[in-house]
Amino acid sequence: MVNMYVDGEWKTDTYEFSNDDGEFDRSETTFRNELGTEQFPAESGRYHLYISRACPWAHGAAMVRSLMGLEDDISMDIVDPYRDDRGWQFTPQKDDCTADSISGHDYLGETYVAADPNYTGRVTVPVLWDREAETIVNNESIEVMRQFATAFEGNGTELYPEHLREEIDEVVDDIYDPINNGVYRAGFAGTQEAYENAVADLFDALDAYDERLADQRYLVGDQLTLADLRLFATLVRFDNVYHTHFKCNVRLIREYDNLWPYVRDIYQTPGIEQTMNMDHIKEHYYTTHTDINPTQFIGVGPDLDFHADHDRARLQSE
Ligand SMILES: N[C@@H](CCC(=O)N[C@@H](CS)C(=O)NCC(=O)O)C(=O)O
Repeated sequence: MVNMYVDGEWKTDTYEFSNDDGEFDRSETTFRNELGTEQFPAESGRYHLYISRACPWAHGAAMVRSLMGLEDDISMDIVDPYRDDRGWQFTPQKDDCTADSISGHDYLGETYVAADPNYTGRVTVPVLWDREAETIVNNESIEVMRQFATAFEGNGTELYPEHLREEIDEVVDDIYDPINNGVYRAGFAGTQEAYENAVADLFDALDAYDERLADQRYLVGDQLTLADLRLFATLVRFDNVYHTHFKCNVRLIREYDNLWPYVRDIYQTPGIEQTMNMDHIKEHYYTTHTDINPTQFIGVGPDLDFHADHDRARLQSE
């Protein structure tokens, strides 16, 4: 069962995660407006981002905000990593969690029905809120990432440069199904076959990307881009969570010759580490998905050294 709104009413008994073939189905997000338009001009101080530090999709938006130095332009709140059957919640008493500084809500769901009283859909992060229009601009992570990267100038960091856009989009698309969503397809599969198919796709793609990163520092061009942030968000959670909790256990990322130094390289990029909270990541997955981890015990290991030397600058020509 999943929890979601139907016509503005919160339901806790809606439908299963998987379709008739036992495959995990991720529903489409519904708020798909664009920043930098007449309706939603890119004004400093106008927009607000809601994230969970646990969520890889929201992490992408938080990383773009941080790398571009947009903290003063776009404010941000952080939900409790544990999601109960009322959905994402604000618990400012908990470490690295905040209150809802916009509306003082207890649950993020209230923000969705404030934007649309008849809202039907899940309450997901990230959410980009417009203070002026009092509505949700967008809740689809890749769009929020692209819009931050293009609508705001920030400190000048270019994460989605025009000449690389096509290739970045291709890689983002290519990694979505087998890797970013692939770990969820494995973890929430409803049949053994669907699980095994997801794991096969996942490790085929990881092997291919490990090879691609053998002689280039980043995925596209010679610079860090949105494509790297998408891949990183999944890889950095992998050994601590997906390997065990989602049974993606053919290999660990730290066993890959190139993916593991690549993760450390991005982790050590100025602006990234402050977006990380491994305690939130572990607490969220192991305690929230009680259908796949009924004891809610949080896996202890492994203790990864994200600060170890990565020796990847040699792969960059600039
Ligand atoms: N397609 C969305 C997916 C976001 C998403 O599913 N976020 C998860 C957390 S990792 C969530 O909020 N799930 C709550 C739910 O589905 O009830 C995006 O990329 O922004």
